[in-house]
Amino acid sequence: MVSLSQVTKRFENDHLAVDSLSLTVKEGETMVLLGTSGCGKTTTLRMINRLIQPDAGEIHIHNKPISAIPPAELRKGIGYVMQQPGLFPHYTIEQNIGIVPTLLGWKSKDIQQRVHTLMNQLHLPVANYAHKYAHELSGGQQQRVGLARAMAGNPSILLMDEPFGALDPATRLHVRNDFMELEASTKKTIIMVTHDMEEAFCMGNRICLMHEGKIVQLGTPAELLFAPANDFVRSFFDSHRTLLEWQVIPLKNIEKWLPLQTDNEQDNIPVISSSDSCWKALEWLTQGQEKLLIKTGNNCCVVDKTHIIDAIHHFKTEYKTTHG
Ligand SMILES: Nc1ncnc2c1ncn2[C@@H]1O[C@H](COP(=O)(O)OP(=O)(O)OP(=O)(O)O)[C@@H](O)[C@H]1O
Repeated sequence: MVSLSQVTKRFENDHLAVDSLSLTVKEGETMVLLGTSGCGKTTTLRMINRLIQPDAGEIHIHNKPISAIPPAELRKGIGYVMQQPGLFPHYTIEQNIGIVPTLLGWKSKDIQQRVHTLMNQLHLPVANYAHKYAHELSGGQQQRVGLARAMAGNPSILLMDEPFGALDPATRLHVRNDFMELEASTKKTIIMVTHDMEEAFCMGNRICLMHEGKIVQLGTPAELLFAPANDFVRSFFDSHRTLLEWQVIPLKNIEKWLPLQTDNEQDNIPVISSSDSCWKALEWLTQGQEKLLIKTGNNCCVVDKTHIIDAIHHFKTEYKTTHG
């Protein structure tokens, strides 16, 4: 668990970068810091591993104040991933990934095993990459090494600052998906900064939307979209609203407004799971597929585009009534 209590940072130029910020990130949770440029996201992240010293307030990790932990000690237990992985050019890939376990004094056999496991999980085959150097790798491969390096010491906390921001869209999606698959089995506590709303909504259990050093709203993606705290929050997501709404709602949440039937045998209609998002269903239904079969326990429903869009409308109305 990471908690910030009234943390404030004012830089020498008297600029108030972070203004009395309080938040708690639960064990195993991914918290995304999102917001306007210069709102204090990176400063917040850097205060958590003592790269920047707050002027006021306190940060606790696992209920211990970080001011009581020497920075070098603290950082051994926190993985840090940046937009540019900053690999050591004269170290091989294997040595780069093994840096933290080495500092932690692991046995060389254990370091090698850990490094090789991570390389394979992040699709960097050991035989091809272990002895290469950073300049011999693509940007996406270097970022995979950066992710492996951050996870190598098995930290319970990961801080990620625009970790996929330097990659082209296709590579970004691949690296992100591979990271999410790997992370799902380890369930680390993650605090991540991103400018990408789709990424924030896809990865964040909760999102902390910031402006001018303060939290404007902290909540689940659905809360921010369907129960915005104010006009700032509402308009912040407007440019991507439809995409985000469709991604955030799983089909099972709109089931009660869909035409249910008990006959499960519907030939030639592709099946989609009720845990998939409305976005996934609508992607199919706007690309030539007329109908889809959604399996829901013992029942099923055959739906077209209009069914889904109408049901989303009902869901939003009900959400506003119950959470508004
Ligand atoms: N070392 C510094 N000295 C002076 N001002 C700083 C320093 N670092 C950051 N700032 C200022 O503090 C504010 C917050 O910076 P920060 O990098 O935390 O914002 P951010 O939300 O991460 O921004 P972006 O999304 O643009 O990366 C900005 O106005 C920035 O100019």
